[in-house]
Amino acid sequence: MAASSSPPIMVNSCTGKMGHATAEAVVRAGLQLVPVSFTGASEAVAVGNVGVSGIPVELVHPDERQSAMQNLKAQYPGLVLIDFTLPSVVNDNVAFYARNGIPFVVGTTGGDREQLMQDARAGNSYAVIAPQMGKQVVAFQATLELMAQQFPGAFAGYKLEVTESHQRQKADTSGTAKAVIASIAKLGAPISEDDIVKVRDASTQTERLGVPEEHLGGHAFHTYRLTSGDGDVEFVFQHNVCGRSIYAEGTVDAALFLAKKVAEGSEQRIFDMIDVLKAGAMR
Ligand SMILES: NC(=O)C1=CN([C@@H]2O[C@H](COP(=O)(O)OP(=O)(O)OC[C@H]3O[C@@H](n4cnc5c(N)ncnc54)[C@H](O)[C@@H]3O)[C@@H](O)[C@H]2O)C=CC1
Ligand SMILES: O=C(O)C1=N[C@H](C(=O)O)C[C@H](O)C1
Repeated sequence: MAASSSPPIMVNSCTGKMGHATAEAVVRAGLQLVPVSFTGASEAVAVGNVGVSGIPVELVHPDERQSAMQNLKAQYPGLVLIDFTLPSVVNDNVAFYARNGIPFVVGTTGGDREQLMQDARAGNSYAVIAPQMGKQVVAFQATLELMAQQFPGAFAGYKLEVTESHQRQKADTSGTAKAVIASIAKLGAPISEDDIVKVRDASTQTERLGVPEEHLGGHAFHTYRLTSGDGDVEFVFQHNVCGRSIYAEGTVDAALFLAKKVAEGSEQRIFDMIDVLKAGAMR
């Protein structure tokens, strides 16, 4: 497989909030942004192309992506794909990337995650798949996971309450919160994903959670509260992010990391962001 330490990067979909922010980060990093983006059917028809930092990016309808992919493979050796789309299409996209044998980074959350991992592995693809790309949040996740490995059951008997707040349009429950509760379960305080409280209304966000008005359209506030059985001890872990640059920058790091793994012919092919962080590959 062709590979490069400075790979051409294609972002699907540049019409979305994260896709656009990531494409801008690719350009900011001085990397080659492929001026083509797979997008949803309605945007492809209605919009045609979208500007990213002055670069016109052609939008490709889902029905036309296979023929477009043939051309892209020939035109951009060492290509790395990035997916920030929707929970409803992420499984189909991953199966498509894997079938085409192109390394890919998936930041999209939701969908059938078991199936997604199965498809990625079956294609023998190189991929970074993670619900959270922000360096410091990934470090927090890694720390919790280490704590769980070192001190399993340390929070046995504690009650866990989790609240996540995001922009109104976010359909699914936070993928990050789902990953974090899996580590906390190993520490002895399990809850179900259905117990995660999702906040999407603006008044609760601004008045109760302190989300700045200007970030109602793009924020991710997470609080994990652990309380002892007798109520005497409380631990609160919180990460509150406004905007999207933290994820966009981390995603570029993931793409560069992946290109390096391809170039090395790494035996391990599927990675998460903790692997990227541990490799010292996050700026
Ligand atoms: N891993 C991370 O660090 C982060 C993950 N996310 C996740 O990224 C995803 C996208 O979030 P946003 O950009 O806010 O959503 P968005 O709604 O702004 O964008 C979604 C885009 O997907 C496109 N799309 C729909 N069908 C498609 C198809 N078949 N092929 C290609 N593109 C298609 C739409 O046209 C739209 O442009 C969500 O799952 C979100 O949870 C968001 C922020 C950080
Ligand atoms: O949709 C978002 O915005 C975010 N999605 C990711 C998630 O579901 O965990 C990461 C972050 O919370 C922002």
